[in-house]
Amino acid sequence: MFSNLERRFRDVIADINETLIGISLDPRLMPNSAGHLDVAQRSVRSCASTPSLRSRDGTVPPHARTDPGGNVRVVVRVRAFLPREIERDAECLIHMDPVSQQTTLLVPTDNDPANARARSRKVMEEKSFTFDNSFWSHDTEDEHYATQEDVYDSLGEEFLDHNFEGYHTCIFAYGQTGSGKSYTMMGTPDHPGLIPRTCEDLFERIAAAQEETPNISYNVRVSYFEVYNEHVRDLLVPVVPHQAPYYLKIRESPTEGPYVKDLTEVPVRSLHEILRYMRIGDNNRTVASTKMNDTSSRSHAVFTIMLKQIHHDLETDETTERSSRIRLVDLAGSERAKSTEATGARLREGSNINKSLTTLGRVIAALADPKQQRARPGSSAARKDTSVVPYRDSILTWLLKDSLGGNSKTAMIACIAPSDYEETLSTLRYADQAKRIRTRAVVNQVDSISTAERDAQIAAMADEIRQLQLVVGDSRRREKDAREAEEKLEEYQARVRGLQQAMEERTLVAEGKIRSLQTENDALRLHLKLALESLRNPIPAFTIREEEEAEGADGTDENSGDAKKGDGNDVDAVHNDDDGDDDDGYASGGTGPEEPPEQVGYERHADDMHEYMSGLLRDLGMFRRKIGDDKTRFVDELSRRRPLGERTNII
Ligand SMILES: Nc1ncnc2c1ncn2[C@@H]1O[C@H](COP(=O)(O)OP(=O)(O)OP(=O)(O)O)[C@@H](O)[C@H]1O
Repeated sequence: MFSNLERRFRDVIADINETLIGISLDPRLMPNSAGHLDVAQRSVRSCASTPSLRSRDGTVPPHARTDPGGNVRVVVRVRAFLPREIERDAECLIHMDPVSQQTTLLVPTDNDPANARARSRKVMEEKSFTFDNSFWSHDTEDEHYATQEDVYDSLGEEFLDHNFEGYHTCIFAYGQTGSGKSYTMMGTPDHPGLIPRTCEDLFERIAAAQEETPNISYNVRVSYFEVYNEHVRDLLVPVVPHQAPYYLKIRESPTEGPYVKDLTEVPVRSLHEILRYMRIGDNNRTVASTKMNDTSSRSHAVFTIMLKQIHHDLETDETTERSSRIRLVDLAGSERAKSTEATGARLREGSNINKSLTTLGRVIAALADPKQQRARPGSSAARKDTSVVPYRDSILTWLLKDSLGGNSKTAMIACIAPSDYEETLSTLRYADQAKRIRTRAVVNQVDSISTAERDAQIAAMADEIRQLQLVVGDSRRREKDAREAEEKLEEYQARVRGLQQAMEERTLVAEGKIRSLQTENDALRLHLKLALESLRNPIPAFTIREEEEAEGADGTDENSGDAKKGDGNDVDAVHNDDDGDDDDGYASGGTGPEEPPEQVGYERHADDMHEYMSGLLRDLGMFRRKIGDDKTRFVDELSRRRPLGERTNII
């Protein structure tokens, strides 16, 4: 939620920026720049549809054609022989008529190995196709030779006119590998192609328009991406060596159609800047050497220029915004694995390239279908028919959906090699089918607004900014509070864990103590039991006397009877001892001559036992108290550690 707010916040700021640019161009609001405009200047209306400079000069080149309505414009260009073709003495199979713009594919007459496959498979025949333009770039010596400039003048310039009118445009180069697509689109430093020429013309027109009137401002942004192995890669993001490339996702907007999410769009203010970004992208593009082309493009590259024109009309106090998109696509070339002798990564690239080009072919075929043409946008027929156009079957066609069958003026440059019958025929058939596609380009213009409305918009936006700032501030505060509370909670939890651990340790110690006291108690009980046993059944103490008795003395039964009697009262005797009465003579320990020696021995023994037992009882009492105390303390402690509701009053 927080990031959404920030994004909205940034969008509003961007909107305000643009509005402020508009204000700065408003001569009434910026008197320094416009305060001294004369009436003639003030009456100049929008030059957003400024036609190309060349057209105004009246120097329209012979290749230029009138706008063929809503159809995709299709041109063909044949390149010169390459050194390897000259080496094998290849034959040129292309003939172009500069008047009718017809291209004819001738049947090969020689034994050129490049056409061996075609010869073995089918009957070859001459084929002719008519296109909007047929560019003869095979022989520089020929008077009809089409230079890079000629191609731009007859196609690029007109498409740039459409952009200034507010239409989206798309020009894509199609053809087999090594047929001249990159040369036509990008060119070389000495022979710049369609893309650098479009950029140059764009900034020339902007400069001319701004000289003409200060009421108009331009905003130009560019993006450059490639579709490689069915992945989209941003070419304006530097490639990090030894790191997996970062691929972008495709999303679809209800108004703009499919687009690349998070694609870098850089604002550019001059030709120098735009060419710098173009070079950065070119250097990042995936290119490899194959048998058919030393610098073969292994990806489809899409260079996009976004042009926004903001014009303020002094007479009507209205502001007009026109946005257009110029899409320039250099497709990877179709290739036969056998011809390129590709293996490994190159082979995989080749099969992906062929897959997307096959899908492009199916899309073109579906769009060229007359049923498709009859379906009007929004009608049930349209809904039914558009569902069969397989745009989504490849990333390339998905991204070009709008350019191929939507809101765009589109041109296809079919590039052909001069000596490859089969591949050239396939390209020419593609191109022929593409001619039948109709697009529905519309001017992308935002409704005019007056200064008062714009002021109201600014006030509303400022208000929204204030509210968003409050919300953002509030969210930040709440986030901080939540973080602090979380930290406190963690601290408490750590403390509780410590206390629990200490309690467990103490419990263990207390349990050990109880166990040892119980053992001691048991031992004492046993001791006491034994002592009592020995009192009840005393072991005869004097063996000599017994021997004497055995020799004949009588009355021993009496003594032993006394002893037995005493035995029955031993506990009482012990208790009587406790009262400290010494009169019974036992405690005195006296050894008067009147007492018989066995009596004296017995009394002494009883005294010792009495004393011993007293000691035991004292110890026992003391241990009992101690156990009682420990138990009370332990129970109290346990009770204290429990929550109040759970405490018990066990004593
Ligand atoms: N009209 C032309 N005039 C002179 N040379 C050309 C022309 N067209 C192409 N070439 C040369 O042909 C070779 C192959 O051209 P390019 O790289 O443009 O082919 P491609 O169709 O883009 O190939 P791939 O699909 O493999 O990328 C290059 O050396 C290029 O300079």
